[in-house]
Amino acid sequence: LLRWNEVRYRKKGLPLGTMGWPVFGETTEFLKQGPNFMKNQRARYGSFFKSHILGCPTIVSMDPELNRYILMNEGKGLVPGYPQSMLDILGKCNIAAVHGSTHKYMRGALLSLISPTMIRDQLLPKIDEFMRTHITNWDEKIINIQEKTKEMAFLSSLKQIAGIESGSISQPFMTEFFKLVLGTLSLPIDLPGTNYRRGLQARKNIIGILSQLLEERRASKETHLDMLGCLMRKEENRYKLTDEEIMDLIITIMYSGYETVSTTSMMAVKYLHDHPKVLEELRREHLAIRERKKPDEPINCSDLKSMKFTRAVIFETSRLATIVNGVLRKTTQDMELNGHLIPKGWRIYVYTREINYDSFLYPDPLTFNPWRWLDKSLESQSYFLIFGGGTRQCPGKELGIAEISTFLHYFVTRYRWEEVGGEKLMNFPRVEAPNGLHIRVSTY
Ligand code: HEM
Repeated sequence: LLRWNEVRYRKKGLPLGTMGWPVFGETTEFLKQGPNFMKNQRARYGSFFKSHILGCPTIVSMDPELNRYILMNEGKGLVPGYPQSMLDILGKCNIAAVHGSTHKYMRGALLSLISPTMIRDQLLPKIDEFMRTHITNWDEKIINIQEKTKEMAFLSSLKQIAGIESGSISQPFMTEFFKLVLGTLSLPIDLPGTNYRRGLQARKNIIGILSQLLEERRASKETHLDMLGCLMRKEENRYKLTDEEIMDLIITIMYSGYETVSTTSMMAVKYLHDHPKVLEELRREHLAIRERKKPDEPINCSDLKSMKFTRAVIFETSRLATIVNGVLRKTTQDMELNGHLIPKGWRIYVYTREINYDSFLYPDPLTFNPWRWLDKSLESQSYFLIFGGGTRQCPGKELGIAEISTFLHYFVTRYRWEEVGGEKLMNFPRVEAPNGLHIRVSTY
């Protein structure tokens, strides 16, 4: 019985590896040992091995060349393979659930909302206004920076999407959104009291809020300069999405930019605290921008462009903390990959974590050294997968960087801070501070 998984998934041509226990596979080892589990398996079986994790037979690929190949070849049957709970809760038109021409269309609609022109004319002014107010009155207080960056990521995107300021509907919306996020990361067991059930309910409530917003806007006939406004102006927008598609796209935008932006911001605060020389250099960059401006003048695109060191801090934070461990794909047909036969329906974990600590690409890889990114070629080298690659490369990269940079701008020019200390920080499977990350803030 204990060998059940080995027998069930035995097939000629599969890569080496172990399939673990019946039902659970190697999920416990994977979650408990984290990156070490992956490294041990790689030492035994090479950079392309089989396993059974999170309920699915899975191929783990840690080979940089192969990872690129997988990401570039969705058309050959290597489509996104995110868990069922995520697909159920994010909706059937969400970007990870659609392939081929539908994906192209939905992605096009999204790109039209976050193009460089949109960032310059509509989004950056909203982000700037939001950040200014979000981080006021923090001085002489102890704040939980994890909580604050989470609220920031959500509320800032809500403002860009629907012009909604903090207050009134944003609070209940945020509560529902946090339940939705938890649900997407749970086992799809639809029983009362489970995170999955709560997530599904949260989705229903969010769809309720969004439908009402659509209805109100149609009734009022007012023009709104925000993402929802663009999607609703069908005469001008070449992407004519149905209401269902609009709502799933909105949920996609909120969801994709939430944990990535909030965690990167939190970890940047942590690393800057631990590396005073880096903070000094970063502050210099931002104070120079402030000097060129009137006190209340917002950040514009040319300021953003001039934030070279800030960009480097953001990349170095994403690399060292490994905010994204990898991406998931699944096979839509039996296929040959790297000389092996992979059956239809298997999951492929494109595990990119280890490349972040490759001492050839990043000398002295465990050191927080943003200066390494000032050489632009590092950002464009082909194994740079912090924002994914191929047809699904992150469309929100520049928007995310704009949000984090604006946050850092106001944070380092207004405040100094020290950690309260002694708090646990987990780095796997997600980067998080289970009890929060508290800092004592004072005026700079
Ligand atoms: C520091 C911030 C961010 C990081 C590190 C990041 C990372 C990633 C990665 C690794 C992927 C690839 C997923 C895959 O291949 O399956 C991705 C895709 C995506 N990201 Fe981001 N992201 C960030 C910010 C954002 C923001 C702000 C948005 C908001 C618009 C966004 C929207 C998306 C979307 C919609 C996709 C799916 C694209 C597709 O399937 O075609 N991301 N992101």
